[in-house]
Amino acid sequence: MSQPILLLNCGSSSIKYQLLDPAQSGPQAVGIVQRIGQEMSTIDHEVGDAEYHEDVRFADHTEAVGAVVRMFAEHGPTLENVVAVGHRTVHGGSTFVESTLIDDSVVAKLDELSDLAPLHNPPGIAGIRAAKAVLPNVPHVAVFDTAFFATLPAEAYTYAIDAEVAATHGIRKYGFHGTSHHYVSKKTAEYLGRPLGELKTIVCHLGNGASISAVDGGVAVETSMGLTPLQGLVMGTRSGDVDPGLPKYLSRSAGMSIDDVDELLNRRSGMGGLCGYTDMRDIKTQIEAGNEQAQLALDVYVHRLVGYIGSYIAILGGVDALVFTAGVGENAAHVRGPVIRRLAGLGFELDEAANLVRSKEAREISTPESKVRVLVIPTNEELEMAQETLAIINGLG
Ligand SMILES: Nc1ncnc2c1ncn2[C@@H]1O[C@H](COP(=O)(O)OP(=O)(O)O)[C@@H](O)[C@H]1O
Ligand SMILES: CC(=O)OP(=O)(O)O
Ligand SMILES: [Mg+2]
Repeated sequence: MSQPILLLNCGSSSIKYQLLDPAQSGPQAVGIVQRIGQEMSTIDHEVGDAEYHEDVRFADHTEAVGAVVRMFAEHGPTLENVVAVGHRTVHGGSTFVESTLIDDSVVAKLDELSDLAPLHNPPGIAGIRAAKAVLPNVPHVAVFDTAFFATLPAEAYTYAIDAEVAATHGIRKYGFHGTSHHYVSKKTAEYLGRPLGELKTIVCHLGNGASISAVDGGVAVETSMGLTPLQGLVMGTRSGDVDPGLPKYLSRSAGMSIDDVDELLNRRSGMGGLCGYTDMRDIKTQIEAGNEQAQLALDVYVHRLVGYIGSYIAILGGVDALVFTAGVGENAAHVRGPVIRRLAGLGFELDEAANLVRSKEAREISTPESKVRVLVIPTNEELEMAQETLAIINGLG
């Protein structure tokens, strides 16, 4: 009998979801709610070849989960047989280093961690509460973005600040998107037909949020996101790395409060701050129309990414595969292209035609002569979450 698991991936403004049985190939349903909290939201629900779309406003994640449940009721499949619900949970802090059965005390601890992931933990908690209300009699499991990075070596996760302050307040690099980095690094080994244990891989997870990881023999050794998901690469609305002196300078010169600075760096920076567009599709259109600010924004994005890749090659002592994943990484040839071309001095060679191919399959975009294999591997956080969820419920006895 089928044992479907419902997976909820609550992002800052979206919910991705799947109904799947890890023992069967392919999900029974997939869907996405987008633009939650904005003037108009959308929901897309797919069951086999049938696709259902609605434009409805969802004020918050609680309403959005309600709509997901309604889509299942109206278009199927039934949620009656669901054996568990897996929730993507962004910040586990030092409290949660592996997937965990959710009870009230877990929700309370996640709430305490909300300051560290203000765009992510509150929607995640709203998703958990709404899903528990609808499916109260099955186990709910939290799968953490931070878990894969619990293995970072101390020299990578330690910030060079007063050690006592750091210890008292749990200040260290945690890393995020770990479910994706973990899944994609395993898929890379499968794709190359080589043992994971002997591969050095750099994974670029480029979505609305973006992060890069260095994975040595399947173990994460470095990543670009830090104490919060603000550090590192240039993102849709987030700045990534800036001079740590910036908050004080803005406070003195612009009279900004600490909350103003936080809002600036998390929501009004990145590609949106640089050129007014956060979506790489729009940025491409703007560049083609001659928008110089959009071109500069892309140049900054690429420059930062190239710098991280070079750094991670040094940290790993070489690299076998560079892998692109998530919305931008899987789809934006105009981002991958300039990145790989700039790495020519390190022996990377782009197959220009392969880079332009659009596909949902794992593929190679480097030439046979390239010293490093460059791959595009679609992520599947929900499948990885389902396996984690299954492991926890099997352990419940
Ligand atoms: N066809 C495409 N071409 C270029 N960029 C794309 C395309 N499709 C999606 N994207 C990019 O992917 C981003 C979303 O990626 P995704 O991994 O879904 O992010 P998140 O999970 O953070 O919401 C969008 O902001 C958009 O910039
Ligand atoms: C952690 C994070 O940045 O997630 P997302 O890319 O979904 O915003
Ligand atoms: Mg994502």
